Amino acid sequence: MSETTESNPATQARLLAEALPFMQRYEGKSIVVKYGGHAMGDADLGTAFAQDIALLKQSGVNPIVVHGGGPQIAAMLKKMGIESRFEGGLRVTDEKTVEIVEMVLAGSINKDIVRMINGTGEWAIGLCGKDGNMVYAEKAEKTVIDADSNIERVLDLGFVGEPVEVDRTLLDLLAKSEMIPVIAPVAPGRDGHTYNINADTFAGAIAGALTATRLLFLTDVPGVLDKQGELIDELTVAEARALIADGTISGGMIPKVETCIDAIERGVKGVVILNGKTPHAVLLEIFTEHGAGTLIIP
Ligand SMILES: Nc1ncnc2c1ncn2[C@@H]1O[C@H](COP(=O)(O)OP(=O)(O)O)[C@@H](O)[C@H]1O
Ligand SMILES: CC(=O)N[C@@H](CCC(=O)OP(=O)(O)O)C(=O)O
Repeated sequence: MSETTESNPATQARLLAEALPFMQRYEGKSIVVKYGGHAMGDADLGTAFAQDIALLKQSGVNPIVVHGGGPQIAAMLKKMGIESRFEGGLRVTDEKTVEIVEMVLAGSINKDIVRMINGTGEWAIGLCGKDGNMVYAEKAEKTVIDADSNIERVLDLGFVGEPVEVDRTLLDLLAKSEMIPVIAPVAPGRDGHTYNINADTFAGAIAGALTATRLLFLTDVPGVLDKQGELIDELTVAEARALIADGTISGGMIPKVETCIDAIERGVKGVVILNGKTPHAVLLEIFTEHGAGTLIIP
């Protein structure tokens, strides 16, 4: 918001009047916001994100933040001299790597987001899947088709997990309180190991367990783009599947859209992919008529 807007009571009143019906629509509803590592920009962008989450809470919405931190993990692994590689969009995670992943995700990034939200005057609490028995994971079982031989290959990704049990007890308690949960995508297995979970997958599992009204994915593109590079405002599950099949959706957007489809099939009312690099992207999406990214609906 510019200084002129902030200091102009008439503009403020108009903006509030426009936002009011949306505030009423989402009152008491859960909105899961996945804050990707690429969407975390400079301090101003972080402050704008924290203000948006705080405003959701103040409007009677139940916001739940699930964050990533892929680039930040990569930087720390590099500093420690640990090599890192991806297979099928997931970080191959050995014993040393999972230690760093937990330190970066559930440690520094998580607490930084908590600090930013607390800085608005609201109350945030930093968690991971381990807290309150929230999420249990199992070792991820992934296969890929080898492009040259066309033979299916099983990937051993080490301590990469899939969320298999989500217990909403703690989140239900927090929803009734002043606290905004900020969750890192790390979870224990029943086997006693700690697992690294892709943050999109983790957010989808949380949104599914809460049958959230909205699941927002903040990334570094405006949303799903068509073959001409134009933003697609709205997609049904069937249309999204067709775009994956014809190659319009590729790379990191494939697991993201697949998570969207999975979340919708588990009862999430609508999923939005939007650009987290736009200041106040969350408010623009939730509290304006046209939204800001691609809405995926059943
Ligand atoms: N049709 C598409 N529309 C938008 N982005 C796409 C599309 N196909 C592939 N992509 C790629 O997907 C990327 C987003 O996925 P990813 O990098 O995994 O996001 P994040 O790190 O935020 O989770 C975009 O930066 C873009 O390069
Ligand atoms: C298994 C796996 O790949 N885990 C991810 C977890 C973080 C993440 O997903 O962060 P972004 O949302 O910023 O990409 C990783 O290690 O990078």
